[in-house]
Amino acid sequence: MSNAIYQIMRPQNEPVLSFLPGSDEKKSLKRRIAEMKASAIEIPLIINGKEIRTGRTGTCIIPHNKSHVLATCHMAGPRETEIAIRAALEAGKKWEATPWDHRLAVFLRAAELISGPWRDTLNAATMLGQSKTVYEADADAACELADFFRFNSYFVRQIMEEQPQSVPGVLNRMEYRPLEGFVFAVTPFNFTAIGGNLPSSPAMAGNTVIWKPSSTAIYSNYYVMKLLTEAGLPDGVINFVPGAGSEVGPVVMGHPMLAGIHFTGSTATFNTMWRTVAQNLENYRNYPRIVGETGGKDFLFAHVSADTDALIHAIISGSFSYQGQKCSATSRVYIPESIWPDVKKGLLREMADLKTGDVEDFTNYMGAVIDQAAFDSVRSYIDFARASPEADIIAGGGCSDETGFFIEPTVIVTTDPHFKTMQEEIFGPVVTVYIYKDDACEKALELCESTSGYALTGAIFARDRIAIAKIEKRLTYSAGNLYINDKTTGAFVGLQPFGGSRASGTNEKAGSKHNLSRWMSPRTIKENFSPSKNYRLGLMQES
Ligand SMILES: NC(=O)c1ccc[n+]([C@@H]2O[C@H](COP(=O)([O-])OP(=O)(O)OC[C@H]3O[C@@H](n4cnc5c(N)ncnc54)[C@H](O)[C@@H]3O)[C@@H](O)[C@H]2O)c1
Ligand SMILES: N[C@@H](CCC=O)C(=O)O
Repeated sequence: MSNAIYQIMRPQNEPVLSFLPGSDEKKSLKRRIAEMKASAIEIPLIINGKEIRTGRTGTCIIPHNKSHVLATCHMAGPRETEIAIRAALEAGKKWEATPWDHRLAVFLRAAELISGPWRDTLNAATMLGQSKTVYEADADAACELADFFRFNSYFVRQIMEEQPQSVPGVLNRMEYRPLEGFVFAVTPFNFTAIGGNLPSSPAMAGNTVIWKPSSTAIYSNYYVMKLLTEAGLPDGVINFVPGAGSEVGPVVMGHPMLAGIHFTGSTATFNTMWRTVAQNLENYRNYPRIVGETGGKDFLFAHVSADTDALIHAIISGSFSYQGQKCSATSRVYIPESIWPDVKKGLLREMADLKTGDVEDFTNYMGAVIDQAAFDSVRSYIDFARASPEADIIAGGGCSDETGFFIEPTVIVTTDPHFKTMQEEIFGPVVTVYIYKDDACEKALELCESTSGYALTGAIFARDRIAIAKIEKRLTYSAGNLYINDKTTGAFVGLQPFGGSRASGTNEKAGSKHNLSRWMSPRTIKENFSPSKNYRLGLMQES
């Protein structure tokens, strides 16, 4: 067996395909969508590589065509969760002993399968099950997921290389052990790539995982699980355990061998989980590592020197792509009075062309929101604004859940900088604008900095360099990802490491070394080649 020091080259980001009319990729994807729609599937739990059917089932539907059932999915209860934990702990023994290059090879192969034969399946599943347009689906389920697998492999290799200094007569080494126990990966509905990343990054570091996907993303997430199996992931390394958080969560978080939580989702859910861990603290063998990326109330701050055309584009794409269901979605906008008339005119002009509907029509810019609960929640914010004397809905506002959960892209203008829709995460295609007096930029910055408890993404639009520098400084703690003259969404793995602080999470930056290092428990080993035989050596001599 060779003991060479293996390299993994820094990867390139997977390019998004164009899906132009008549292109091969468009024809092939359309065929796969038709096939997948034609036959509903049954989704089991996958524990230790075995399919388990509990008989307690839910359904996966198409959000933009809600009567269409894509799948029946089996749901785990406490019993299956316990079985999954045992399987993860047992599989951990072999996985930990597997050389890191072989572990990473599984995920590097998975990335190749995504770029190739699995691309259509993951894209079709994401379009149908999560109502993503083709561009959003390919950027997520194909490109970002492949990027996570490739970049994380590269980062694990980089970490392995970080070794302490040795001195003459002493060899110092750092061994990167996985955590002692298992990791709980809890994933959100809105990104297939996040579904794949949260269980796989701890697994790359040698951990075994219980993966609880979101109930509204089980369809695409199941295919990610199947992909990993095809890529050669050994049984029990990642255990696919769909189920209600209230059924699965307490069993997992009550287990003494819980070693870490890798979470992405709402702030409220994360807080509940953190509290549960705190209550169980005395029971754990180790302090569980808790990594959570949560909600956002992402801002766009325009200076009077902003390029208004770029600003209009950024508001539309930041607020409405994927129906505003991105943690990074632009949700509150601060605009100086003198440029607002131009911005308003441009917004209304461009939004007149935005089409919402079935994502199988590639000319639609938006699909439906994820489910009835999301629809009801977003509509309640629009109704609140409609009834308020402090707000004016200048575009959109229409909602229909007749065939699917459709909400028009909506722009609210408010006179109250603390208006409810300026403060709370809505997670739908709704953006609120507050117009400030040109000579009150300082005051507006203070509002931007302090209005929301979140600090995930933000954008500054300005051409005046002095102003850019000043605003960037003033908003130091307002966003973990800050954009200058760009939209608040669409971070690339390896290029703009992603995550926020305050109520937006623990900011370990998904798809970065910082995140990977959380799934490792380093052991420092010092070996002395000529151990001392005289303990008195260190004593001072009496004069
Ligand atoms: N910061 C980021 O990187 C990022 C990325 C994507 C989404 N998000 C956030 O995620 C949210 C949207 O996703 P969502 O609606 O799926 O979030 P959610 O909080 O409703 O659900 C997230 C996951 O937690 C599970 N869950 C719920 N209660 C649980 C419990 N008690 N124990 C264990 N698991 C439990 C859910 O079943 C789901 O799998 C938004 O707030 C968004 O901002 C953040
Ligand atoms: N990383 C994504 C957002 C993920 C949250 O939903 C972006 O940068 O838009």
